[in-house]
Amino acid sequence: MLAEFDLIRRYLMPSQTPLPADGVALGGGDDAALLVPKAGHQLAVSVDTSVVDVHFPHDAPAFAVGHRSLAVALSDLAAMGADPRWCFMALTLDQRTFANDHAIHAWLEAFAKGFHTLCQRQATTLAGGDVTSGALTIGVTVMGEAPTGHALTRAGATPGDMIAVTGALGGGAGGLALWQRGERDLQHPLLRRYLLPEPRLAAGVALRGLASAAIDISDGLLADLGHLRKASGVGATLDMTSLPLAEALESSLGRDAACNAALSGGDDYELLVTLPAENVASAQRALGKLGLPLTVIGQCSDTLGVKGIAPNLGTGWQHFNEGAP
Ligand SMILES: Nc1ncnc2c1ncn2[C@@H]1O[C@H](COP(=O)(O)OP(=O)(O)O)[C@@H](O)[C@H]1O
Ligand SMILES: Cc1ncc(C[n+]2csc(CCOP(=O)(O)OP(=O)(O)O)c2C)c(N)n1
Ligand SMILES: [Mg+2]
Repeated sequence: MLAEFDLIRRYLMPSQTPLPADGVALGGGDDAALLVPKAGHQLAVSVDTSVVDVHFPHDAPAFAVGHRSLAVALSDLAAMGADPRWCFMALTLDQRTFANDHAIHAWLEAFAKGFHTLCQRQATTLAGGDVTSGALTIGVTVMGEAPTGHALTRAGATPGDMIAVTGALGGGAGGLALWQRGERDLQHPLLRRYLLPEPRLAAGVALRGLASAAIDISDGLLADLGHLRKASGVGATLDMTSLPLAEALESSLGRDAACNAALSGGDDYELLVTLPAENVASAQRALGKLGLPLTVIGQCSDTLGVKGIAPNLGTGWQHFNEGAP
């Protein structure tokens, strides 16, 4: 068994020295962190929880669990067009599920590596957290900044705006399906999409001033488009033939399952944005510089609802439905 404070010192917060450059006036080790937001900016704050066997499989590699739990939280900052600054991790861990102390240390080391590596890549400082015992759960609070009045929201779309997505869709659900069939090669493009999603932070910032509304795709394209439509008060017409499908998705699952995964599977963590038609080319150029495609998949309308898709298609992931605990 590893004691709470040893675990924190050893794996989670190895350095408790405040770094003024990171905007941390007082970091981990006290009752709360003291943070220094940039003048002229608004804070974007969001929390997401990742639960074993709900969000990731119990036998997922620890590195992926660390990476993923931060990535899905950061994805909400990407959707706001916010620059990430700080995060907080609430880790609940059941040490009795490990064979021995060596297994606990090995798991924590790889978990922390996955988390810290993404922190570093996305200039995010782990400024505090909490450790408790219980079923493996990682709650991650993220805090970012956007210049006052310039954050993207779900509410800015107007009829006539084009609807576009970054990257490719269906890889999250496709990867989960493959994992459930026993695929374990982490180099497989679909497994990577499910277990090691990349939050589209640079894209979100690049789309500030170009996109009229944005949301990240966690529950599924149709479900998240539904949230955006509702917040903006618009309808949508989709062109199913233009959906960018994830690499290897159609060949692994077949056409129908691939389209279902792209429309309703969730776990893609791409950005779904609306933008005036005249901004599409600039947005594609800006994202092209990041190596990320932006594909137009439809248009907003003033007739509420969605046209262009079969009405019987599932609407995406919902907790407390059958299948979920
Ligand atoms: N327990 C809660 N208490 C207060 N607000 C909540 C709670 N759960 C969710 N929300 C709010 O409901 C909205 C939708 O949540 P969610 O579907 O988790 O968003 P996302 O997909 O962006 O993570 C968010 O604005 C979130 O802050
Ligand atoms: C083991 C496992 N089973 C099922 C799923 C599918 N799944 C679980 S939660 C979820 C939706 C996203 O999670 P949620 O907690 O709703 O995130 P949020 O929308 O708040 O970002 C999906 C697609 C999964 N990721 N892993
Ligand atoms: Mg959430």
